[in-house]
Amino acid sequence: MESDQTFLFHPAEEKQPKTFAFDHCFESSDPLSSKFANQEEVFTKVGMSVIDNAFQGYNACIFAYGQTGSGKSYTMMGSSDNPGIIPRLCNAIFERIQAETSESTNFKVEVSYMEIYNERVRDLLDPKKSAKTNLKVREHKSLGPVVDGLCVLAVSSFDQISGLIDEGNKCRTVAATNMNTESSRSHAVFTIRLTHTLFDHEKGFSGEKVSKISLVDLAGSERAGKSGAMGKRLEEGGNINKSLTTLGMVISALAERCGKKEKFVPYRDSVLTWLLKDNLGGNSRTVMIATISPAADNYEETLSTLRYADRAKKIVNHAIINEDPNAKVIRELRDEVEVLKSQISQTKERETEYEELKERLLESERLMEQMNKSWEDRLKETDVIYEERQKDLAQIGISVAEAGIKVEKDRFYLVNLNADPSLNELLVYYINKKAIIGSGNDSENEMPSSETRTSAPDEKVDFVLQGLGVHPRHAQLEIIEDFGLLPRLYIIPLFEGARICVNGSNISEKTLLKNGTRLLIGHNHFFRVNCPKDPKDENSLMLASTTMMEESQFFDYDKAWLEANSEEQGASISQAVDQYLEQINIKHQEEKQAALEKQYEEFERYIHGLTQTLQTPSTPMTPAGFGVAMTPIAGIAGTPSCGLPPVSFPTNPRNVDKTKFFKWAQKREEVFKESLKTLKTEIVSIKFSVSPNIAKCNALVREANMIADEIMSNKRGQTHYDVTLQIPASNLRPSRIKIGTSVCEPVIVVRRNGMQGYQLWSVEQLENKLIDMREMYNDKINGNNSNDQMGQSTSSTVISDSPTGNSGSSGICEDEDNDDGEEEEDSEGSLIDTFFESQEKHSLIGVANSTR
Ligand SMILES: Nc1ncnc2c1ncn2[C@@H]1O[C@H](COP(=O)(O)OP(=O)(O)OP(=O)(O)O)[C@@H](O)[C@H]1O
Repeated sequence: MESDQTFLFHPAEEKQPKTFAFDHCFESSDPLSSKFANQEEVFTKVGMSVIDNAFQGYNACIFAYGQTGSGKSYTMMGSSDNPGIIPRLCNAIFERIQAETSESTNFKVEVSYMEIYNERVRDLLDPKKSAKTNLKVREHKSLGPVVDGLCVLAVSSFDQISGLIDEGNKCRTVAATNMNTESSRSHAVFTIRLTHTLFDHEKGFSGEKVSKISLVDLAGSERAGKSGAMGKRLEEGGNINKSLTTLGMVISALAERCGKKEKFVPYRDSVLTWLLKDNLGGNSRTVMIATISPAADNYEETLSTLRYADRAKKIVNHAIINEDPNAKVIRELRDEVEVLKSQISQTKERETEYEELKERLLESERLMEQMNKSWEDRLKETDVIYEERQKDLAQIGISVAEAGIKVEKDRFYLVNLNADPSLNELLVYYINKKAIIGSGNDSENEMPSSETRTSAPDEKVDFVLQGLGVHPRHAQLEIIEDFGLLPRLYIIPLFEGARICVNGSNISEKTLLKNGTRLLIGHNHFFRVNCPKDPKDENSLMLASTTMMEESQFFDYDKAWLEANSEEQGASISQAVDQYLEQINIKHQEEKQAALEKQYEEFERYIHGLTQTLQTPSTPMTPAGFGVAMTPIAGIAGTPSCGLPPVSFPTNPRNVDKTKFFKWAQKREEVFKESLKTLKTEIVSIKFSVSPNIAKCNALVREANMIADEIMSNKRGQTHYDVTLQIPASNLRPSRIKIGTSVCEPVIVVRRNGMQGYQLWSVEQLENKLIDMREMYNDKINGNNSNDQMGQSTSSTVISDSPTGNSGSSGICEDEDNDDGEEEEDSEGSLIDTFFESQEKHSLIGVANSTR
């Protein structure tokens, strides 16, 4: 990298590097390099010009684009030691306000902070409200695109903003963990509205300049089109990354337009582009930061990011100074309110239209009220919201003090582990003597068993965790002080079967938690335990504690996740293999029986024939030797051992040597069993080489089953998911089983109550379905009416091949009870089943299992 050029070398081929020129190029991967650019340098070169523009009254935007893990959040938000553009920019704004405020000049700052995930907007400054209802984006006549009900808070100092950002990030972490959503798939939009008022005391008038600064940390760019399945999902109307895909299209359209007005720009195709309409090709000075990774295996992603940025460079914006917009907006809002009121009175009969107008009226009234409020009242409102949120966080057990290095290390606490480094170790849960962990959502079915109950059922839940697999009263943490010993922290399960993993192992009894222990509660809440050092015995503990801490630091979220999900992996694989082999065995037994019966029928016919011959002397005798070789019964494909040998029927039927025949069959039987055993050992042994894949598969299946159970419990359309292994049928012939030749891969077997047959899904297919399942589950726990989506099941056809390689037997999935599915309509009006694939869309893979 040079000051304004980036050279991309191919990792393997020796050819000319690709060169890209930009306004600035920063190298920040090697702190020892002379070219190393730190956070401050990036901010000075990028952020300061944005601030200058904002103070002149121009809108501005900085958005970070790049693949997951390339440093977008680090650049935009940074860490507490190394703050990124957002906190630095906020700080610089207040420094400048302080320097420029005078009798004739004053400034007001308002902020909002939202997250866009799966095309839904969540308000990070008032998350309680937005969790219940999806905030709608609406085109307002005078304000442009607005998010209905989004909190826009007045702030008067950097500390206040910093507190809001901190709380917002905590809320983002809580929501992402509760809902098991990946923050790398969401876009975070932080907006600052700076109003600059100038007073002319002599002439007695004032003027305003307003600037909106949007700071955007986009979702990881590679996700949009990486897998085919994802592409398919997008076609199906899925919108996990619709905003990012649309952003690409908007940038391309704007780059092509280059001054020509005709080109259609699809701003309104996604929430993100709609909200950033002004910043993209409109009234704004916009900076794109493309983050890239120097790793050789990221070459393709890096090239694509650089090309994307190169295209974005061509966009021409038209920034203008926004003078006196507030008075105009208030006037227009007032007019709008009047018009809406009169429209409402005329449309009372048409319910939907009426509801929509009412919503618009409420929002316009709210905006007008807000704009008319005094600045002091607005600031008080911010304090109230801030305190309320702190109370909310404290109520669910999260320390409101800052996380990270500032925590009180001499106390017992849990700290969250998150896949996203910017959300990692953000939530601190202090333990005072005793703490109950649970969802707190009491339900009749959730009474603990008497053996596991150690806390009174009405005792308050201290650490409230929501989401899959968390019981109302899940576990209890207790600090026990034995005389003369260090206080020790224990975890005690409060509900039989409640999932608690300590350092990756499921526990069902009281267990000691040491410093650095990894703890998993339910499906998705990962923590690391902190225990204080013994002040009396500093020296002896120093070593142990350091080792433990080193070990625990080594365990980031990914490792903790793998550790927890590997625990059941062996069992799960063995179980899948056992099930699978048992089915082969049953099939084999059935086929063997059928073959035996057929052979005996032949034999009986032969005897009968002989008897007839003896009774009718005129019939010619069988040729001498009586050694009639019957045509052997063809070996039944797939269960080769049941292919019976040709049996020479004896001349004297009374001397039939049954034993010989059975001895032979028995021997084949043993060979078959031995081969299956070998196969199983072999399959189970490969788990070590594919463990992350299998662990992921197990975790996905567990999550899918948990969601299906919770949403569809007691329904006939209940769907069940299993992991099995895909094994080519031909490999199952005993003669072909050789050590090291099996190729196994995990496959998902999907069965639905009341239907025959099953579906086989690839892991990607399940991942895509899970996005919708999570959405449905989250709607349910947030009290949104997902029942509206329940529809009629379509019947679907499933062709299930037998594991033995027989000509595929087909089973029709007959939906016996049409109202059990969880379905919604896709954009074309056909039904999509959240838990099952409809007939047209399911894809069957491989041959791995037989009907149950
Ligand atoms: N310039 C940098 N200097 C030091 N560390 C960095 C830098 N950029 C990124 N990192 C580190 O790399 C890791 C990944 O960065 P970050 O979370 O910012 O990526 P991201 O692009 O935002 O990923 P995602 O799309 O998942 O949100 C973090 O641990 C972060 O601290």
